[in-house]
Amino acid sequence: MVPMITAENLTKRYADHLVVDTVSFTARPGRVTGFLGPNGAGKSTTMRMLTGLTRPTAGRATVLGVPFTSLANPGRHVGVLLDAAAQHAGRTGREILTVSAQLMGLPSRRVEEVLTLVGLTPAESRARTRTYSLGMRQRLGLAHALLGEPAVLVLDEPANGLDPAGIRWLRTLLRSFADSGGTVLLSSHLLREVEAVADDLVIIGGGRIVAQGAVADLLATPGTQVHSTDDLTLAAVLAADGHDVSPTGPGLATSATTEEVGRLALTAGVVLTELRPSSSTGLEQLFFDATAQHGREEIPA
Ligand SMILES: Nc1ncnc2c1ncn2[C@@H]1O[C@H](COP(=O)(O)OP(=O)(O)OP(=O)(O)O)[C@@H](O)[C@H]1O
Repeated sequence: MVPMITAENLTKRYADHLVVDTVSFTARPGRVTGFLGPNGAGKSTTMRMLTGLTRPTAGRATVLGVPFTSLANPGRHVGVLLDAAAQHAGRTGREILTVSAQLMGLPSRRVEEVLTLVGLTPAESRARTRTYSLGMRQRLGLAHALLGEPAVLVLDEPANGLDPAGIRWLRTLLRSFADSGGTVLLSSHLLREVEAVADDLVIIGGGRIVAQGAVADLLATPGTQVHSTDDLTLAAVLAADGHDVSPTGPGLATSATTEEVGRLALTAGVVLTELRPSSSTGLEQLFFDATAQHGREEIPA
């Protein structure tokens, strides 16, 4: 599949501070790509470079095959939410959307559609955005990103400030957007949310990519958890067949697959009482392992 977003050796330096360092990745249609990293890792700067707001010191970024700034009527192709607080405080939500709809050549009914989609009430849409809560600003920012019915969404911390119902709604929205062929690049600190919705991950620390790939591959832990009526014999036959084996309280953890364990147990005449693939590491553990060198010192309680 043709990648919809590409970063090729993207690099940004401010004075002597290398903020983004040769970052390369792709985000593909039909998939949600989670973009993770500790505070200050360079996520927002990367997203700003992808959307033409910050000029890279080196490297290249494309959206739909071209630099963002070369897109005619970009809002019809790419929905961007970078800073929900950066909305005109003196305008109402409806005014902001109406102006953008006119600039994009969209019918005014599209404003109503996105307001309904993001759950902003008619009264809220007629209030000036300076009176909005963070969650309402975020919903307006999402409405703005979705306005032009884009094929690509670039969203920096879109769940920030949303209430639990809003977070669940956003997850469903992003999933169905990707399932209908859209491309989503999503940064977030909510690891559970990312784990629930992302298909691919890009993790950065200190401006560099520290892990990337499909969530299923990154979180898969090969191996098997097994318990039998004779774990000593089973451990011996597993080890003799070249597999790693370690005791785990009751039972054994081994690098062998469930099928390999089953076959060896059968040959050895050992009765299995439990046999299952090892559980996944979980995104939180992967995140901390990948970014260990780049995290902040733990703050003493
Ligand atoms: N315009 C700028 N001038 C100088 N330094 C900058 C500028 N913009 C960002 N930085 C620095 O670049 C680094 C990365 O910032 P960035 O906002 O991209 O990180 P982030 O991963 O989005 O962080 P967070 O999770 O806190 O939002 C930070 O150290 C920040 O201070």
